[in-house]
Amino acid sequence: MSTVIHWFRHDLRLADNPALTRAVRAAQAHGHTLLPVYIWDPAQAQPTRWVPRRMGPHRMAVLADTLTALDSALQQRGSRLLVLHGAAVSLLPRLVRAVQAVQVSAEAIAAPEEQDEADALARTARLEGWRWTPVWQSSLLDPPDLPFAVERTPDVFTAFRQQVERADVQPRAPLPAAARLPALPPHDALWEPMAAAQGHAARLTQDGAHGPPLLCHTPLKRPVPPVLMPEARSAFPYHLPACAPGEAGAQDHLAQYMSRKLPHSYKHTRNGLIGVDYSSKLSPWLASGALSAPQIMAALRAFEAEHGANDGSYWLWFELLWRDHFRLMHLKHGRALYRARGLTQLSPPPHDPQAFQRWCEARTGQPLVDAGMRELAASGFLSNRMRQVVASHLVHDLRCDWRAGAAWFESQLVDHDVYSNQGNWLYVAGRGTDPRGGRRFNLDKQAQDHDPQGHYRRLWGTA
Ligand SMILES: Cc1cc2nc3c(=O)[nH]c(=O)nc-3n(C[C@H](O)[C@H](O)[C@H](O)COP(=O)(O)OP(=O)(O)OC[C@H]3O[C@@H](n4cnc5c(N)ncnc54)[C@H](O)[C@@H]3O)c2cc1C
Repeated sequence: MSTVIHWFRHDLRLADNPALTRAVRAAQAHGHTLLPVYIWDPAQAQPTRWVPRRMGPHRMAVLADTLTALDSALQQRGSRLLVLHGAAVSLLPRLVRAVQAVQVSAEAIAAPEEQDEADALARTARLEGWRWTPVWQSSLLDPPDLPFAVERTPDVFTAFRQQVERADVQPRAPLPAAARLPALPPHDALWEPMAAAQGHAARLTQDGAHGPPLLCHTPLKRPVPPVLMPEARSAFPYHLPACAPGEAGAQDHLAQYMSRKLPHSYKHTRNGLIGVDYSSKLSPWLASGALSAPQIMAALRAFEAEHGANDGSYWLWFELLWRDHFRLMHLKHGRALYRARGLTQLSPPPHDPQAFQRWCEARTGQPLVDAGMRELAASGFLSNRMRQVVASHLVHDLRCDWRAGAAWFESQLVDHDVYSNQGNWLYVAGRGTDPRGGRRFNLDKQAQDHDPQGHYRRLWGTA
């Protein structure tokens, strides 16, 4: 008997997961076992050129909880999640050999590091004779359905949106989760070779609760207080059941957002700064992949059919198109988006390490900016408006490298998404595709427009 492996990346869900569905069908068609795997790369906990730790404590906590939720969902369908620690490019081929896998499926990710991993795995697969099947699945719209080839995607968002809307492109219908998953490979086939190969025997523990063979993992440990005191002021309190990470939490949140008819007021509240309801707060689940964009649109269309469409419900679609546009820009421009100059011919950005440090530590002396940076550090979340304000201040007022800001957001944001983060930073810095060439926000005007009574600054103790 052979095995099909599904490598979970940023697609930590069972429903509407085309790559997983493909793996399940392949296993079922040939009577193979199915091994669901997540690989935690310890490099995520290491310093980079810009930040002391690539994945900060809030992201770690949400990831750990999401993996635990995924494992529970797999158990309900007769499977488990194997969590391994190491580099995917070396671990996956070892795993393939250990369980004699014939195929590895995974989500395709069009960012340089993830693409490098995929390319290395594709080469190994060719050499060793197994199938590597990446599937593009993180966008709302499927690229083949667009009225242009991906490499001809309009660089300007408005042109992109207009062409999509003129052609009436709609998302595919979400796929259901399989009721039952193929069995895991025999325990013996996996246990000994992996423990030996990885040198992490202690991390693979047997759990007999649901009958053998069961495999699991030490899921990532949540960082402990005092780093992570629950933050009551948070606009995304992921420590509360209402914002529980994982697929079930995502569905609950989406259902309550629709049943409270919040899409109708979205356009008027989306620039708010305080509270859970000013915007949809769907991004953390989208980022982990606990929720897919087609699932959101299916819920939104059902909502509109029942309660009527208005400019608020339209605007949610509009924002999800922004998310798609940044994905398509990655498919079109690739690594050029990661150059210091981005897509422009501008000279490299200036950088002031001390100013960057003060910005990270909420010590710029600007009450609005410092309030935002405190919120980010305390909660791992920040409204879109405040992201724009603090990003503009870093790049245009403090004259720091936009890549440093993007790296800080990457380490902090519980909804970090490589495409949206990179795309928005390039946009603010004027090094992407924005025809206006950069967005500089006037802090006094922003405070007047969005925090006229100073509630937000007082909430975070800077006024
Ligand atoms: C400098 C900067 C960095 C950012 N980094 C990220 C990031 O790492 N991950 C991330 O998901 N978003 C990022 N954004 C975009 C945006 O701020 C968040 O998507 C939004 O605040 C998430 O909250 P929400 O789900 O309540 O959004 P809502 O306002 O309810 O919007 C609904 C959904 O539309 C999408 N969306 C909304 N605005 C944008 C946008 N400007 N760009 C792309 N997609 C958008 C998101 O998927 C969001 O969940 C960034 C914005 C800026 C200015």
